Amino acid sequence: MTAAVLVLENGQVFTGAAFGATGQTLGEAVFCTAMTGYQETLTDPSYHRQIVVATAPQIGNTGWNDEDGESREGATDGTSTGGHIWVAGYAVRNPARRVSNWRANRSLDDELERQGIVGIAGIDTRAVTRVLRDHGSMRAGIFSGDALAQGANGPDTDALLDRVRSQPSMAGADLAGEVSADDGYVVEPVGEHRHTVLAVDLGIKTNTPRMFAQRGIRVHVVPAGTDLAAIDDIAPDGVFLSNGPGDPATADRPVAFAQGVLERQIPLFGICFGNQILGRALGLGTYKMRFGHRGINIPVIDHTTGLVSITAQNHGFALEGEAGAEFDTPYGRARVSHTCANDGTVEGVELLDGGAFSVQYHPEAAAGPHDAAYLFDRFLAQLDARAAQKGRG
Ligand SMILES: NC(=O)CC[C@H](N)C(=O)O
Repeated sequence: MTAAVLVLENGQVFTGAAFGATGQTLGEAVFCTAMTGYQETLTDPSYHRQIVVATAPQIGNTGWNDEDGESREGATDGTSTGGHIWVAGYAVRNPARRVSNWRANRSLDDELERQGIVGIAGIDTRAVTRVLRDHGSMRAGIFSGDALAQGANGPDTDALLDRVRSQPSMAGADLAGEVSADDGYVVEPVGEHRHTVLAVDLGIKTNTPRMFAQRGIRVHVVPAGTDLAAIDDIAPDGVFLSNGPGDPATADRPVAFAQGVLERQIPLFGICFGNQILGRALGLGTYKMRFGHRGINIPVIDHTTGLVSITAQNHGFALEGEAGAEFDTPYGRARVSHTCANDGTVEGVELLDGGAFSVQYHPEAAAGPHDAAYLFDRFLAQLDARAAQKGRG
């Protein structure tokens, strides 16, 4: 067993065993309460630069398969499928000793190692979570092997703490460009082609274009820095703003893009980072949450219907606003359409005329509950309505 430590910015140190690759990794420590779906979590580009701490005590039971990755690239050696792992590090309590799933073709430990992802096992992740819950998500590092500098009396934690504190904070981090595809690509519709959507890849998850494609939508995925000229080139029927890592306060360029889309009255839909961008485009501010929402059973109230959906979430920032609050924007009247039933956080915004809407959670549900899948149908209905208005469809 190779020793490993998780060092938190506040000086707390948790000692366990190396898991996955050995070495050093730095990132923001965040906790995730999902009990399943670790492959989707680890490959979600929104987790870029974050060390994920799993509250579920046993992780790895279903191994690693070729299908469930949420990012397009494989491992850097080009041989892997199942998605590029974006998390900076992974902290678990009790890794499954044996993989048990018919789709698995390797273990989680092996895949972490193959992709060079430094992890730690054998620590009390619920104790870590209580620290993060009380003091907020914070900068952290995992160190093992040569990176675990040995002083006279064991690891030199002061030196490790210096490294942890030398990294930039997640507040103010502009990361979408680091995870976005370099070149655009097209995902073809399943069955008859009904509409074309331009999707801005700020860290898009694989399942999202798939959900559009299943509804007869051709998706032109374009890189994060794309400007409005793409609208003239592709002439999409609708625009989608994806999820993505980093601080939405830095996303001035996507916000200006969204405002251009709103001016052109093209139907607009956004998820997570995309919700923060639409909210900013409509004039709302954003803030960093204490510890965020990461899990797959977070209740959200829809203020149009009063219905509650159980949702998958992964965000550390949020829009400012109150449940149901209406406000004027240059694009028409808007409102806070959804809030979190646990703590009142804004979970969705919309233009009252239905032309643009977005949610902070993940209707693509990978992994997670399917309660919110109807939002893709709502966007499709918006595209149908706009096509009918234009005299076709
Ligand atoms: N999943 C996401 O799109 C996350 C959005 C943003 N980076 C946040 O942490 O709030």
